[in-house]
Amino acid sequence: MPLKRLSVTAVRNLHPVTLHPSPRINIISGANGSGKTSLLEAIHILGLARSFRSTRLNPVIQYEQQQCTVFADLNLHAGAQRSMGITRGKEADYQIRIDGQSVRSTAQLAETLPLQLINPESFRLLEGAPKQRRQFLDWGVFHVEHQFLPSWQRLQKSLKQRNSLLRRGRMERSMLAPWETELVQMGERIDHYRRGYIQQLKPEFETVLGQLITLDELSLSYYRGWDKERGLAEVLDQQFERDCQLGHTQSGPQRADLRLRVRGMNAVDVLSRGQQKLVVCALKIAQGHLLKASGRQQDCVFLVDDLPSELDGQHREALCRLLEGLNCQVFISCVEAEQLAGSWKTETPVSMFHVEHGRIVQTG
Ligand SMILES: Nc1ncnc2c1ncn2[C@@H]1O[C@H](COP(=O)(O)OP(=O)(O)OP(=O)(O)O)[C@@H](O)[C@H]1O
Repeated sequence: MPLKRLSVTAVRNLHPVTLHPSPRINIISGANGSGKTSLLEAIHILGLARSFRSTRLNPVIQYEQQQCTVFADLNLHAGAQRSMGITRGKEADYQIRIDGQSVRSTAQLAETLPLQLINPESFRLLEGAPKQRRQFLDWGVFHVEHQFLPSWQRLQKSLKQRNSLLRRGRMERSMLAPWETELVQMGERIDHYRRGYIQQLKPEFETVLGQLITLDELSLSYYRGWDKERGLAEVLDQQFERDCQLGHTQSGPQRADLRLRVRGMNAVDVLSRGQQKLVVCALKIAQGHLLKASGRQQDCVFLVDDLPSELDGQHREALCRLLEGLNCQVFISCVEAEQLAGSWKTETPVSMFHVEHGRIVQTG
């Protein structure tokens, strides 16, 4: 679902701008510190109400300004259109509008504009904590399975209640029962959704990765967060005493993970940084393909910050071919436009933008 028109006001150093991006490939070039990443950040804020650079949004709001705004018109499949916008103030206040209506939930932004970010920090997907890989996995499940979000919210609530009772110390086991029933029901359901998604993701990932790099020994597997031989109710029962001592629930879908291994070893301990980057790109591109195949009205928009870094010419070309093959809208930043200019088929619509001291100009 491409952005047809994008307006950005008071985001970092960017001058107020309205762009008409290509529905396919958009190259954003400019010197260091010119504002390329800020443009990608603005799109990220539109889709998720948060930045990918800082946990707080205040640093994103332009100095001397009280709020920033990002607004876009979107083209859906079959000629339908949508509009969405977010204004975020310094007091952490925000207003979100979708199709002219005020909206309270940021999940609706995410649903309207599915985004995939590939940037130098994406490495953390392999080397970071399981939470990041769970978020990656749940991004996919959220976008293809409508019931995922309410189930996940119910799971979080029951988990929070169980943990807070566990922290209280001595109690009747029966006090936990209602929350455990809910936790087990939602936990098994979420595991079911995640497993179904992984079954689709695995072959897609292998196909995409094969087009980027040969890593025969790489395997992707899913750990659901508790023993695969036993039901969650049984595991909670058996771990009750220990959970009481720790004051939290040790096992469950909140412990799920994706495991990437090479010859049985952690991929992050074996692969080079460039190889890790390609693996992460393959995972994200595979998710883009699955979203497309799911028949949802929205396709994914890809934000690729600093694509050329750490990739040699051959792998850069291969990655560009895959991004092009997605048939999605892609925004790619790079210092020199020439680094990516020749990477596209002549029939692919490519728009070039150049950023200089926060001013964005379309150059082709
Ligand atoms: N709140 C703010 N208000 C105004 N300017 C800001 C604000 N926050 C950061 N800046 C400036 O905005 C610019 C943001 O640059 P950005 O990170 O988008 O650059 P870039 O083109 O991606 O650079 P690089 O190639 O080095 O990654 C920097 O010059 C930074 O100093």
